[in-house]
Amino acid sequence: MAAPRVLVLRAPGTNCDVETAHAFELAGATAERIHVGRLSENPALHKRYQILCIPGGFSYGDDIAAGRILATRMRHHLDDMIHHFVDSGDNLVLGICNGMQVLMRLGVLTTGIQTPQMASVRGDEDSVASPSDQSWDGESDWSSFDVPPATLTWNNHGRFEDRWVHLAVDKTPCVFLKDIDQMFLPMAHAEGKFVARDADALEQLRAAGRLALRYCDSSGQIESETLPFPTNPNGGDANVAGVCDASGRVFGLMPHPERHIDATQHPFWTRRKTQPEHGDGLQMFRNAVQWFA
Ligand SMILES: NC(=O)CC[C@H](N)C(=O)O
Repeated sequence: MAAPRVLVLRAPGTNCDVETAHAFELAGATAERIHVGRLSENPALHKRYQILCIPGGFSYGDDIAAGRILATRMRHHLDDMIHHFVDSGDNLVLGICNGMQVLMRLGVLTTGIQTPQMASVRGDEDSVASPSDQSWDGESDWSSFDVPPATLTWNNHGRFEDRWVHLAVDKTPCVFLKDIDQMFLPMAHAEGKFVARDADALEQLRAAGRLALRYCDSSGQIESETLPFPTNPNGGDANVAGVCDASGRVFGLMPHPERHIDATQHPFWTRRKTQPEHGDGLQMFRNAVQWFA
C-alpha cells in the first residue's frame, strides 16, 4: 500500500499543524503542511492528496467567529478542493478543533439533515418562503433564510477552557473512530459548544450515527442528557464532541487527538503501573491510513 498523502491546511493563526502532520506520519501517511494562500495560487495542488486535515489554532484570530473566515475563503476560492475531498467518495477529511469549526461553518458535517426555514421554526408555517425567495435583497423578512441544523458557539462559561476529557464513541459510520470505544484527550477551545437547531435536528443526527463522539465520565457511558461541567467542558447539547458526515469519511472533533499520540503525553503517565504502547489519539490517524489499504 502506498502511503496516503495528507494535506494539512495552514492559515494565519493555525498553531497545531506541526504536531498534526507528525501524528499522520507516525501512523504511516505522508503529510505536508500547505498554506491556504499556496492553494489559491495553484488551485490544482490539492489533487496530489487523499486526506485533507484542517488542524487546530486560531485561524484569522477567530475574528467574526472561530473558523468563519477560513471557511468563507475556502467556499469562495477553493470550491474544487472541497468537492475533491468531500464529495468524490475516495478521500477523507478531518477537522480538529478550529478545523471542526471550519467544517461546521462550511456545513459539510450536517448535510442531509432536513432543515425547516426560519418561519416554520417559529411556528409561522404560512409565511415560509419558496426556495426562489432565498436570495436576500436587503428588504426580505428573515423568514426566507435556512437555519443550519447545528452550529458551534461559545462555551457555557464564556471562557477558553483547556483540560483533559473522557470521550465515548457512539455507533457511527465514522472511518476515523473504527474500533475505538473510548479516548482520553485534551480539549482547548472557547467556541466548542455544539448546539442543535432543535430536538428534531438533534434526533436526526443521532439516529444517523452522526454524533460520533461524546464527552462522558470515566466509566464511558454515552448520556443524552447534558452532563455537568467539567465532564462536559462546554455545555454542548447531548455532550457532543465530534460529528461526521453520512458517509463517515468527513469528521470533525473539538478535542485534540494529535496531542495524545505518545503514552507519556498522558497527564498521569508517571503514576500508571503499565504503559500502553501509544496515546489514545494515534488510532484515529492509523484508521485513516488503513482506510486506503
Ligand atoms: N485549539 C483550537 O483549535 C482552538 C479553536 C478556537 N480558536 C477556539 O478557541 O475555540
